[in-house]
Amino acid sequence: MTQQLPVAVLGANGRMGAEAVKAVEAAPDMKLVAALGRGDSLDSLVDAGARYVVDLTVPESTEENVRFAVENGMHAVVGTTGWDLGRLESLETLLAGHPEVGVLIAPNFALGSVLTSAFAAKASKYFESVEIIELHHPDKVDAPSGTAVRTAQLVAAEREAAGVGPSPDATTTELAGARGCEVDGVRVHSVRLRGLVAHQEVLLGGPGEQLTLRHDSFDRASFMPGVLLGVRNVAAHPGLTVGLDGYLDLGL
Ligand SMILES: NC(=O)C1=CN([C@@H]2O[C@H](COP(=O)(O)OP(=O)(O)OC[C@H]3O[C@@H](n4cnc5c(N)ncnc54)[C@H](OP(=O)(O)O)[C@@H]3O)[C@@H](O)[C@H]2O)C=CC1
Ligand SMILES: O=C(O)C1=N[C@H](C(=O)O)C[C@H](O)C1
Repeated sequence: MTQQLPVAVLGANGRMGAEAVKAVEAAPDMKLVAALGRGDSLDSLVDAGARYVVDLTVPESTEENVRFAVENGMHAVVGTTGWDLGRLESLETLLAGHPEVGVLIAPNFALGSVLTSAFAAKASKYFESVEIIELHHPDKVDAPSGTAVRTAQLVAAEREAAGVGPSPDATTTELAGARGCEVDGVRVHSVRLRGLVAHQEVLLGGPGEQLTLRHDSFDRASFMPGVLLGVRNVAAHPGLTVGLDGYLDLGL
């Protein structure tokens, strides 16, 4: 048997981290060498011989964790939200000095969600209007979701390339927040509801018709094949990759 990949999970006591610990332990080609929670020293990653770091922490912690991994030659697979343009640019600068290291920032590890975002982007240039609704469990600390931000960015880029203008909207008066927030000109609405896990709808409207693309993660198990796929592929993709679609052949 080929050597097992030595993997560390950060945020191991969290909802996603606990699931990732189980997934890595169950993967025959991986060995869980560290499982860190808040307050644990990152130096223990070096002592444990980690070569792959899975970060599922919180937006305040993730940048420091990933910088530590890169500076120590470890590949990083990151599901944590909060990677805005400034953080991504600074990570790319760091990676330029560590050309052998790969980092995957994956706003969503669920294949169906990745496909939803890709399909929505492709479809969006054919419709006058597009808005996004993301729906999550009420323990989520960030809004809008990283997935919705990514979807909006992909939609906006596709529409701009096709010369499609903004979605029409005659609103002149509103209560604050009634029209959601705007990401690259695309409206995003956030719902927080007990019982939900992670869900997204992209609404595309044209004269007399609507196309709705919806994805539901009913269980965090939905994210684990993507986490493992990320670990297995990150070393072969040095530098920064944003989105699991960077490792897939979607052919879109
Ligand atoms: N890409 C994807 O597919 C998915 C991404 N996510 C994202 O992943 C992140 C985690 O989500 P979730 O598991 O629900 O959140 P949780 O709050 O359940 O878990 C986060 C965990 O990270 C811990 N933590 C905080 N800082 C550190 C640190 N420096 N080192 C180690 N552990 C730390 C927290 O500890 P404490 O409790 O003490 O603060 C907590 O246990 C979020 O940003 C979420 O949006 C979630 C689902 C899917
Ligand atoms: O916090 C969550 O739960 C999730 N976070 C990610 C996001 O913000 O998009 C991924 C998924 O939606 C679940």
